[in-house]
Amino acid sequence: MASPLRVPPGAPVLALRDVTASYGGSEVLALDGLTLEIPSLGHVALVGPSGAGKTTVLSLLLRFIEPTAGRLELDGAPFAELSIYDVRSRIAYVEQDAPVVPGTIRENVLFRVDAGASAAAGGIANGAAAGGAALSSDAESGMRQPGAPSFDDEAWEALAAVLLDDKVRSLEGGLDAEITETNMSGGERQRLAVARALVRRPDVLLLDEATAQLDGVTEAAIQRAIAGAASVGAVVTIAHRLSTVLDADQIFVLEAGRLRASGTHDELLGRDELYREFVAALRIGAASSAG
Ligand SMILES: Nc1ncnc2c1ncn2[C@@H]1O[C@H](COP(=O)(O)OP(=O)(O)OP(=O)(O)O)[C@@H](O)[C@H]1O
Repeated sequence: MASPLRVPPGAPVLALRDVTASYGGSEVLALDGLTLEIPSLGHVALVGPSGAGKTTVLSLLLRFIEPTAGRLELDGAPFAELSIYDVRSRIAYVEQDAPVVPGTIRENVLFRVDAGASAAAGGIANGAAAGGAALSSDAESGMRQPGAPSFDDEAWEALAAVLLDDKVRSLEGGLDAEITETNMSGGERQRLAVARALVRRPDVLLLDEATAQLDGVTEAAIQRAIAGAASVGAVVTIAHRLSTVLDADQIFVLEAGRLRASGTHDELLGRDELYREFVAALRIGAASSAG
């Protein structure tokens, strides 16, 4: 198995180079010659109208689908030279409808999707990605260095990062509490999914932000988690919230499968009409949900 090349700081951890993609042999291109680089540190937000290709970018990065032309790279190495495991072991993915796995809090935080099983299930396209039934346990398979924190310590740390530790302590059994229909709200389930991603300490965190209205604590917790992960690695969000867009170090505006514009919020406000319209719509959404 090829191991990813190590590259100098500042080089992109992931890159799409002139990538074209379509689904099921369709002539309609989901991506049409897209080139973009994900820096190894910081927060990149993907924005653009419905159908612009944002989800397709994540599907390609996770190798749920393969490009029809062009190439993807991890640390400068073409995906074609890497195994699916090489790529996915570096990435954690939080999908939009945060799934929970039947079982305990501990299982939900420490278990992760088996990469091969997820690929076989078809990934994002059929909703089987991070919530798929085939799970493996870091706690069962991992080897710990002497003196390293225990798996439970890591679970508590990740729960604290998403402001769920007090909630879990309040449940009978704590980490051993079974998740039921009634003891976790939608926002708490979303935070649990983020905790599951954080506990892996991924080099790259991909997060498809929920479009549904989130409670204030959940929004703040996810914002904090993104900032924390972006300070030690790469974070790529499909941003649906103004706060997420404003926090991004770099924003890529996609339109019809192409890169329309990129830059910081201020730069794009100054030079891209579609971006201005997008931000205006988010502001209206934020104002109406606050009122
Ligand atoms: N599973 C699929 N089968 C067929 N076509 C698809 C599939 N998924 C996406 N597409 C098409 O690919 C193009 C890009 O879709 P994609 O989901 O990447 O856009 P998006 O920017 O994420 O949109 P949204 O904001 O609505 O999620 C669209 O034309 C879409 O119809």
